[in-house]
Amino acid sequence: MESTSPAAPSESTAPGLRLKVCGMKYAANIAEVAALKPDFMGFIFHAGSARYVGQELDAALLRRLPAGLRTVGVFVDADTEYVLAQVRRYGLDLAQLHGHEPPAQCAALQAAGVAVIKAFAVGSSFDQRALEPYVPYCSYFLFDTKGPQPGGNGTAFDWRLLRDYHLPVPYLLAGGLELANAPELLRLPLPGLLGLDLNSRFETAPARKDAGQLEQMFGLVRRPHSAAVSPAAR
Ligand SMILES: O=C(O)c1ccccc1N[C@@H]1O[C@H](COP(=O)(O)O)[C@@H](O)[C@H]1O
Repeated sequence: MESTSPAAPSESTAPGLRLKVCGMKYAANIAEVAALKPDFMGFIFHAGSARYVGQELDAALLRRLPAGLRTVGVFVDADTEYVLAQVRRYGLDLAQLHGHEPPAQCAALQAAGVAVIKAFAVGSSFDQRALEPYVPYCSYFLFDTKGPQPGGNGTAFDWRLLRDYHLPVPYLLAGGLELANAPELLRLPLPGLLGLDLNSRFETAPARKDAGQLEQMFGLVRRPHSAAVSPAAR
């Protein structure tokens, strides 16, 4: 588990946007993607997802991943006890709450020593005042596209809705991110943007990531000029 105090934008040790690869499951694929050195790797603990880890996730492998790679359990309206049990079993660094979890659940997890990423579904508008009660209890926010599934819909929202973001919690951007829309995204000044969450658009099948495509995306995001994308965040 990592520190649960809200992450200050200045905590970054490397320039550029952080990268999270989500929806991992299979050992060989985990090793292949870990070799690309993402900042976060996510695992879906929601039984309704095509990426649900089920019984196949290797807890010993997760514990052997490099210390700089932070593991994230993704939950949808799960009980706090269930989240804590998975954090302990797999040695997860953070819990991503991707449903309608209230601030009190984020507070309970934080009090138990678990750093929280609270995800919010964005539709055609964005009201950041609704997020204020979560601020004290979350290390990061995550903005994903509203869709039929709680996550992993593979569709992007209008990122310009985040242009006036001013809360003190840095956020990960998610939802249909892919090689084709990355150049447009990287040109936008988005205050508070910590990094990008890559998922279904980088798959050959559910929970099987295409390391070649991810490598291209990492190259785009991590090349020197992209460090200027959102100076306020980092
Ligand atoms: O990926 C899933 O199946 C999933 C299921 C339930 C909750 C969250 C899930 N994934 C998260 O969805 C976003 C966006 O993914 P995509 O790029 O649109 O496929 C991402 O944050 C994943 O962590």
